[in-house]
Amino acid sequence: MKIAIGSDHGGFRLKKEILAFFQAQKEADAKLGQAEIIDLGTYSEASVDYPDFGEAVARGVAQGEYQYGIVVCGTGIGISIAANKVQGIRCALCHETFSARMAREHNDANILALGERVTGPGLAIDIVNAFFTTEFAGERHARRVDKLNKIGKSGCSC
Ligand SMILES: O=C(CO)[C@H](O)[C@H](O)COP(=O)(O)O
Repeated sequence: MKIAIGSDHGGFRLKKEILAFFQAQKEADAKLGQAEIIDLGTYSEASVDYPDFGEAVARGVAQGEYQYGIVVCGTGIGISIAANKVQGIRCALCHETFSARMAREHNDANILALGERVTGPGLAIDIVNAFFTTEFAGERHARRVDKLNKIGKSGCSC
């Protein structure tokens, strides 16, 4: 499983924590350690613009280069808005683990958004863990996700 991760300066430190979490999983030979994490930046705390990183992660996921993405900014709001503008992206901004599980189980979310200035690193890692260890439940949810995917594709779906 390939996971792209991107942040602006407001999410840079939390992105580093998440990268360290996946590295620790690898060293522990845990299941999540099998994930390949691709860091699309930003690579310093210098001020940058979150739409650039949200779009880069989202386009890679939408094109199938990566199966999932993680995006982080100060609040998680701007970068999730950017990601959700790309067709085929279902980016979920999560502040607790229940939403992270539901984002996968019910919404088949393919990108997780986090806010470094909102969510502390311990909880953020629990959220990442919940998101990436939950499978999509399908069935009635598949019908709804299909409808989500049709929105904006070729004019109005109503
Ligand atoms: O959260 C964000 C977008 O939703 C950004 O990280 C935030 O707006 C950056 O602010 P500043 O340039 O003042 O550090």
